[in-house]
Amino acid sequence: MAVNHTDLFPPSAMQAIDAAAIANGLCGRGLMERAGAAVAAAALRHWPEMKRALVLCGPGNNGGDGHVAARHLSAAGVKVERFGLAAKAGSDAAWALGRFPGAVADLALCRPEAGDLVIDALFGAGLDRALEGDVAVLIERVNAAAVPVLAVDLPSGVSGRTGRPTGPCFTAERTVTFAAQKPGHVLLPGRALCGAVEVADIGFPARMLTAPAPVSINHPALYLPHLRGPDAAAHKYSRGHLVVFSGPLISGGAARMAAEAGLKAGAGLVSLATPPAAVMAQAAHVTAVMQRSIDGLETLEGWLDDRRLAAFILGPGFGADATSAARARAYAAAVASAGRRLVLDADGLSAFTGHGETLHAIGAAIPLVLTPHEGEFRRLFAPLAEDKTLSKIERAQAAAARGAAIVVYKGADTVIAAPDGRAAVNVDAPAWLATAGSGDVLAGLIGALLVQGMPAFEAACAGVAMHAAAARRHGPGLTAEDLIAAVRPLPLTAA
Ligand SMILES: NC(=O)C1=CN([C@@H]2O[C@H](COP(=O)(O)OP(=O)(O)OC[C@H]3O[C@@H](n4cnc5c(N)ncnc54)[C@H](O)[C@@H]3O)[C@@H](O)[C@H]2O)[C@H](O)CC1
Ligand SMILES: [K+]
Repeated sequence: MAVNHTDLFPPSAMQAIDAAAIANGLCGRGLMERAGAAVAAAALRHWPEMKRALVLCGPGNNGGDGHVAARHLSAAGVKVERFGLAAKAGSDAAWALGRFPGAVADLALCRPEAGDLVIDALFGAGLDRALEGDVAVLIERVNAAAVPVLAVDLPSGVSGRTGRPTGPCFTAERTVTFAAQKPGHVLLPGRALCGAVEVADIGFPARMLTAPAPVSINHPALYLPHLRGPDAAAHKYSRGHLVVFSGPLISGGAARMAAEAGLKAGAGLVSLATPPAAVMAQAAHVTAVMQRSIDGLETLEGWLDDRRLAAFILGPGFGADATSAARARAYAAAVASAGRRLVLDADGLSAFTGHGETLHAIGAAIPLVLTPHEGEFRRLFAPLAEDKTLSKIERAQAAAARGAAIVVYKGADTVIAAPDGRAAVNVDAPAWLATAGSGDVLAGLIGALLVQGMPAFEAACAGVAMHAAAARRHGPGLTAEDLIAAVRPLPLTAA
């Protein structure tokens, strides 16, 4: 018996596991029995004072879980009323109803009142279109009544694959799902619509709970095995030299924040590569961060002969005008020709709008990390961003393949994806991390991990985790400067 705490299973994969388990002799009704019992236990644990449980049961197995939960709650002395849609004759749901015969009223008759708990067992993994008619009306009524909703598997109306509502949907206070989380539990807005998610063990053996694709929550086992901490004989060069390209006089702060974050995250040395006109301004600010005046491509190429320069960050405050964009592309190409690692962020990403092939060529040549937020992703990967059928994970995976790069698709549900299909969703970033300069800090953290020799996907996952941990450690009211001060090197201690 097991729960998979880290991998994400799309509903289709979960249904396949369900079918395989039954084909291997596991009893489908036993799975349903344990699922329903887990729902009832959660209801009793979290709403011990409920006056009534209104259990809404759909026509499929999600509804079957609801009938089992209703039976257990009734046996525990809770006043239970069921509303729903008829289960197909001979189905497991019909069997579950048969074990607890009694009235199942029409959905249109359901009138939630204060003190009620609504258990939403209408649709789960089988949801395949927008909810309408009586169900849609009831959802409106329940949401307006502001009574708590406990969702079975997923709030009805939310896609388990994308986390997006297909139409009207419940907003749950809690969700009990089974065996493992689905992408819809962690991608927004699904994560918010699910409320607190509990994963119940319903009896699958661990060997059956292997994910069909390497898609998971962003968790330390993804990147800690790739961490090479400084050994006793370490010196600053062996810990890696990170370079951050500075923008012009007016916007040098962004690069500085990336540089300072890089130093804090364990890069041995960090240098700003600064245009001559901005050198004095930067010099007035930086102390441990070093500087190199770079007046153009030729100077950069000369400096690249220094093999100790391990990774570069290009984009924070770099400049978005056509001249700066052309310079960004030329500098990125030079870094790629020299075989170094590169993080493209902000203006460094926008510079490649309409230059997808060049970007792909750079990604094919070197370890490349792209860190777009929603707007930058739209500009860089226009047709993908518009494809409403894809989940954020699928969009990030497709973008990674197109750019031959690691894509960090930022947001409150940041997705990190690799061209080979690996993907991780970060689930623990606090809302106050959304502050000016936060992205510059993230680029610095990833750059620092790249210079320390971590492979690009793992460096991106670890950087995103360090970023969120620093924000949690500081708490609300965070500025980007505070965020840098709160960064701790890996392995992360409790935030
Ligand atoms: N392995 C597990 O995790 C287990 C999960 N269980 C529960 O089973 C459901 C999935 O059951 P399934 O029968 O496949 O799907 P649903 O109950 O969600 O619904 C299927 C049913 O609904 C119709 N339908 C779909 N969308 C709509 C719509 N918008 N409007 C109207 N009707 C719709 C569809 O055609 C089908 O007829 C999973 O979520 C768990 O709760 C097991 O109990 C234990 C093992
Ligand atoms: K549901």
